[in-house]
Amino acid sequence: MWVLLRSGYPLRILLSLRGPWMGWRGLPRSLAVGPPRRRYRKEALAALEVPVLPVTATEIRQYLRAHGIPFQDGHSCVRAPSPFVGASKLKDETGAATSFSLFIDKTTGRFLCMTSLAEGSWEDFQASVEGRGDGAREGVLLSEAPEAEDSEEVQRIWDRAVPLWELPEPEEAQLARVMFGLTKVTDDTLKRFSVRYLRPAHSLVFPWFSPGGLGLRGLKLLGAEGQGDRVHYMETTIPQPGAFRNLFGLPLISRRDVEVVLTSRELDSLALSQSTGLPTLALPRGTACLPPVLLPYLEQFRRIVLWLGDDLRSWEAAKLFARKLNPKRCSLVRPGDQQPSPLEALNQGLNLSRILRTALPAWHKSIVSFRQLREEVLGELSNVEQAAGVRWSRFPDLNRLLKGHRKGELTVFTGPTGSGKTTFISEYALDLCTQGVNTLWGSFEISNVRLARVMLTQFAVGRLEEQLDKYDEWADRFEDLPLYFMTFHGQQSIRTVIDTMQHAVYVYDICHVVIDNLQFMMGHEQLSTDRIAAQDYIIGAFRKFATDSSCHVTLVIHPRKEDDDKELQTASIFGSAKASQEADNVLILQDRRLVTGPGKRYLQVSKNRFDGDVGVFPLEFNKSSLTFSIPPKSKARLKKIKDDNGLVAKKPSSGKKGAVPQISETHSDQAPNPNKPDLSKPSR
Ligand SMILES: Nc1ncnc2c1ncn2[C@@H]1O[C@H](COP(=O)(O)OP(=O)(O)OP(=O)(O)O)[C@@H](O)[C@H]1O
Repeated sequence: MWVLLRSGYPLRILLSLRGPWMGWRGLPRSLAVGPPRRRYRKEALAALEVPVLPVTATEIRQYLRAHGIPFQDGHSCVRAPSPFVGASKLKDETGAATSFSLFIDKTTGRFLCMTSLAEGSWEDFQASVEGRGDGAREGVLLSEAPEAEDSEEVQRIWDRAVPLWELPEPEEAQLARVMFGLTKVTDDTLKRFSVRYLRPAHSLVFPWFSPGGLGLRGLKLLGAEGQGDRVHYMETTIPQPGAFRNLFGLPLISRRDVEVVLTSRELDSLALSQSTGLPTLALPRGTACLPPVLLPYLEQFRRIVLWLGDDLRSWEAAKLFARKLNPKRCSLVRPGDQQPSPLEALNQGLNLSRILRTALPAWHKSIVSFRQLREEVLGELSNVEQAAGVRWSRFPDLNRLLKGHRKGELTVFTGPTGSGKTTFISEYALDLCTQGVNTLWGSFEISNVRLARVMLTQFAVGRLEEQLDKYDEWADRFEDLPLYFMTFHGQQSIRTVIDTMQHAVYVYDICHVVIDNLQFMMGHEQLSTDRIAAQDYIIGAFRKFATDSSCHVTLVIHPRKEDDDKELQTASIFGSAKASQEADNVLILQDRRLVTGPGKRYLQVSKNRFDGDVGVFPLEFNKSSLTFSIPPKSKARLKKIKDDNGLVAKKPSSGKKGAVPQISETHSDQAPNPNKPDLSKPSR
């Protein structure tokens, strides 16, 4: 998380925090989770857990009725008595009945018993109702306890951490408060939320307690480091983020609370609670995701206000999360000058209750007026850079043309057979994923293991075969990426693929799906007319999915068979014109191996609906790292192409900042002759 340094911060002191005590992942060496260990894992990849058969809310209700199980229809879950609690345990410590403690997710059918913490799939639940669940199976159902080594680590760090006000030197406590922007947060607030400070790591420690409020299950450490005029906050969670999810602030929620404010940072929850007195919870991974496993804990609230931050990304995340929580009960605080993040608002002396009152309802019908849209349009206009999407860190020329990677768009990517499409698209997606874009891969042609090997090599920017001792270190870092793989291989039906994508968007907040390649969904139609109709149908389905789910889809499509010495154009994409019409972006990997020598490729952007800039730039293949990102030495040239009369704007990208594009004639000897951009508009 990057935060602009507010004026007045003691930058020199912050800089001095980078010290030799910082070990792996910013933890002090003595406390680090350890040098990477080799652990046996059954599943090396984050393959998607997809239900055997998708279930709908109606089917869940019908099933419960048919089996005489009473239930209550909730916001995102159906509540029923839990078959996983013995009758004696149906009363909690206050003597109140804990009936209806089973929460069944209306979208996935997965359940969680809040009393026993048993969880499982819809099929597991049915098996248990029908008496098919054997003892061993129920053992599996019990929610996994964190690994013993994680629990010990959690306890060890927690024991070494101290409340801020117990630090022996008041200057140290004051420095910590300044660093984390806590000067206005009282000791009482820190005490209520049980926040501690780990001196050797100069980090705040936020605890996650088990739902009963007693056992300590996990920790988040927040460290700060000054870099230039910014402070870089580093988060470390134990257990690892993918292995455990919890809400910070849960023990302070009373059963009678009907309203809550959700924040993306623990610090924001402290500020909110202190200034408004309202119940508040912080999401474990900020704006990155809202795991459905947390939804049962939010069922009791009739109203949820999402105040996730002060940028467009937080706003987009808030809208997505509201869909999961049921938009009818959600209100969103819109980012703006007078509406920064809660902690910032507290520090600026703003009235947080007043800001909460301006929260906009998340729900509106399918027809909206400009009045409802005007705030969103303003948001986009005042955050032009963010509205352009996430920028690639490895492909600056792609940023200059496409401006960024935006949600809800469809990108079609093509290139000659064997030219390196998969290799390039792997790096293009990896680049975004390392910046927090939750990514789902559908690799139908090459196995997930091979794909992951390519990606890992690109991630490490070098051959790992020759440095196997580094494998665990890279693999650990790679494992932390928000990256998931569909387990399909070979031909698949488009319905199954779209169902899986929808499931992934719900469960993992996927923002980018890569499909390599479309030909694997076309079935076995022999006639070319059937094949073209099938392809059009599939492209329509992906287009609809991208728009409806606000998720970017990158679709690899093979080109038509063309002469080897001819360059591809938009019209070379296999099938009718539907692909290029429906796509927001069309990218072509031009292989001019015969003319320019091996390894050399060009990437052509031949359609860009966002702002129309099209053009072409060279890619240099590095065989050992399998990367296409331009090496710093190369004199890369970006050519912007005007869509009329063949004029181009030439822009050197040799690293000099502020180079101004010049208009010049196209020179056919410098780069492939780009084709005219596709100006056809779809009828969406
Ligand atoms: N520019 C390049 N120069 C030389 N070799 C390359 C280049 N790009 C990729 N390769 C290598 O070529 C092989 C094929 O690459 P890749 O699978 O990415 O191609 P593709 O276009 O996706 O193939 P297909 O058309 O079969 O889907 C890989 O071994 C890859 O490492």
